[in-house]
Amino acid sequence: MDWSRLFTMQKNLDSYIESNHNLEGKNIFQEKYLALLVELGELANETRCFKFWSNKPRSNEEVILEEYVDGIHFILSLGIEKGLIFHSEVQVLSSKSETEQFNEVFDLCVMFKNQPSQENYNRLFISYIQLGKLLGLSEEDLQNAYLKKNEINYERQNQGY
Ligand SMILES: O=c1ccn([C@H]2C[C@H](O)[C@@H](COP(=O)(O)OP(=O)(O)OP(=O)(O)O)O2)c(=O)[nH]1
Repeated sequence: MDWSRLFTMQKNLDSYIESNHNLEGKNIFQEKYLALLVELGELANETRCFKFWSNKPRSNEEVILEEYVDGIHFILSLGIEKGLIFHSEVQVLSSKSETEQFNEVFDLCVMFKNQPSQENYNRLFISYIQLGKLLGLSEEDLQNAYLKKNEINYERQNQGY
């Protein structure tokens, strides 16, 4: 997986959004952090993995993938804010349940916010990829869905979203 290509695309998109909203030079780490937590919550909601009280089925894979790539955008963007990058590594499959994996990602978000080191960034990134795998998303799915949403994000900016 060529994450460096996605980092470059994210950097360009972030700059475009910032200039469109007159945010150049402003520190928007806190906003992006909260945005990531919200996206994670939205993703968890679509999987319904924690809804032990309900029998309603989860959303289809396309919806889950769309929510998942919004999270990828903000994880890339938070790394860029801190001058960090993630390089592909051999991934270990998680033995956790989906719910446990979501909770691990939330924990690692908090750790990264409080101590934005390269090590904590790698741990967050790997945990999020593991979550994707648990949800049945391949790295190819992720890359293609990212490219699609990246383009939509430009279109939305151009439409005064
Ligand atoms: O600096 C930024 C700000 C936003 N985004 C992207 C990430 C994500 O892909 C999208 C925001 O999520 P979404 O499309 O769900 O936006 P929303 O405003 O929450 O959507 P809705 O109006 O449907 O609730 O914008 C970035 O990449 N960089």
